[in-house]
Amino acid sequence: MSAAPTLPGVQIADDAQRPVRRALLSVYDKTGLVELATALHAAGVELVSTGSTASTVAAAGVPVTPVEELTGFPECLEGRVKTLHPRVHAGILADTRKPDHLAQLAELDIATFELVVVNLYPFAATVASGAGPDEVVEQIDIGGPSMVRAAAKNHPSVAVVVDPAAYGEVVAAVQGGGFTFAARKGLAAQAFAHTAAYDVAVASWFASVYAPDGAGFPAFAGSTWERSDVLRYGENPHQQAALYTDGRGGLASATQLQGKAMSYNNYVDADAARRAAFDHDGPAVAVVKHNNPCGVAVGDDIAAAYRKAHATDPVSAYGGVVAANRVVTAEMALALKPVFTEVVVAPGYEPEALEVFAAKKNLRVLVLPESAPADVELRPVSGGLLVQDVDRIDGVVTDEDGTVTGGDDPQHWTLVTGEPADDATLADLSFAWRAVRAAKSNAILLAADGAAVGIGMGQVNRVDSCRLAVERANTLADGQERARGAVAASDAFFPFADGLQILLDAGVRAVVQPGGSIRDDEVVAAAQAAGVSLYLTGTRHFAH
Ligand SMILES: NC(=O)c1ncn([C@@H]2O[C@H](COP(=O)(O)O)[C@@H](O)[C@H]2O)c1NC=O
Repeated sequence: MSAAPTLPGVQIADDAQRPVRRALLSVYDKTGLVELATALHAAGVELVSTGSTASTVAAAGVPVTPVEELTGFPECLEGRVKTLHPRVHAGILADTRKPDHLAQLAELDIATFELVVVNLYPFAATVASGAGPDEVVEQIDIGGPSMVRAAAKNHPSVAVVVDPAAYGEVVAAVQGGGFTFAARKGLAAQAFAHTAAYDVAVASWFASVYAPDGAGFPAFAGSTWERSDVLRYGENPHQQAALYTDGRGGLASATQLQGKAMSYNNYVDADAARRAAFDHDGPAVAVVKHNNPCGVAVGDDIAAAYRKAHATDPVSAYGGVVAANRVVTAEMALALKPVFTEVVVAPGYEPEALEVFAAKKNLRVLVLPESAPADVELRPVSGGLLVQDVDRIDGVVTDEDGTVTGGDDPQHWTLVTGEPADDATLADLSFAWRAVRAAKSNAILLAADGAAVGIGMGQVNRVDSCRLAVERANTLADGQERARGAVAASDAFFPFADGLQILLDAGVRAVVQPGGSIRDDEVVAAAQAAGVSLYLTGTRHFAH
């Protein structure tokens, strides 16, 4: 191994090592600190440290120079100024390839650092704890990011470490003659990602919580993403793809227990299935193909829900993605076993269910982490991003006076024609209303006994969605006319009576829809003529 060159313009070989003689340690999170300091000292590294980092190291019997001794200046302003001093920063920032930098250091009697280990004040955790603004602001680290950025910039001469999980590798590198240039570049990349994410969290909090401008959406919104997987390919085999996570849980952070690697399309469908299943309070299962439900049902238990969801459209369920909103039982696993299924996602699995799935080696089995539901959803458009509140299924519509005029709960619906539905019919209407929004608009969903029996989705007019829902209900069930006696939900109003008429002609007995068309009178008249109960919700659930 060659030593790092010291002449300007000289390329550094990726495997060039730089021995560590002096290290600066300044960490909020003291995890692994004593072990690290002990090992560095044993390897002959001189240690310099800030306040409580130094006292923790010294208390373990490891020699350490307090940073005040280096700067000749006391830590002050309750720790707001500790390391913000030229004796610290010149020691980090000197490019040791440059003779004039080295000459200046000698003149100023400043020694270099070859290793900087810093982790920052816990800003995000302080926000999450519900602390008040003064406490949150106090937890904005100033000196730490300055050192991290300085060391990362000067990676040709310095290694920077921001993650206690890396201490083992640090010790190994130091004992082995120092970090290679390739390792220092990698550490610098991690360090800049770390400070960037930190600043995004600070800037987002300021824009959305601390100094909002009254527009309802913050002037700045930031998220940072870490690659968690490189996928075999994207939506099609000629597209490359990867998975990134934002650290907030959800499907992207699910744990895969078995099966082939998740594909891009598996993730898209699994997320649609997850949302569809979790829209219901009772045990519910959704089967998704190509981002649309081909089965959705509730049941007394999760196995019953699965059997009913599969029966919605057993043809389309082949190769589907299944989501359950309860722990998957052995009974559900046995019901699913004969069906070719790509993915199962659920909050958990009985051990016996996993034993059943173990025989299906290719089946991907994912456990969803517990995570807070998102408030907003993002959709990229060319050159920008659309941001909206998440469409919740427990909405209430009010007029200007605050009077409730509609919503997702049947108690807020308006019966505009027909007999009030009995409890069982109302439960089916409520189920259909919750289920229909999982299908891409224009969506019509026919339901009976807590299960979808025919779904028409993704059509560019509502009439075709009605036709499709009826056709699927009647052709996929061994000749039974499942549309007859079913209830129907429409994700948005019927603009004309024609679509509704198709449902009425097929024998649907109750319908729920938002209402609000200028031709509502014609729509209501059609339901009235058929003697069908028609409920209006006043709210709509498009999914584009
Ligand atoms: N102000 C400074 O000069 C300064 N220098 C380092 N820190 C931070 O102080 C913490 C370590 O302090 P201590 O060793 O006293 O526990 C680290 O999280 C480090 O990022 C500073 N604190 C905040 O800005």
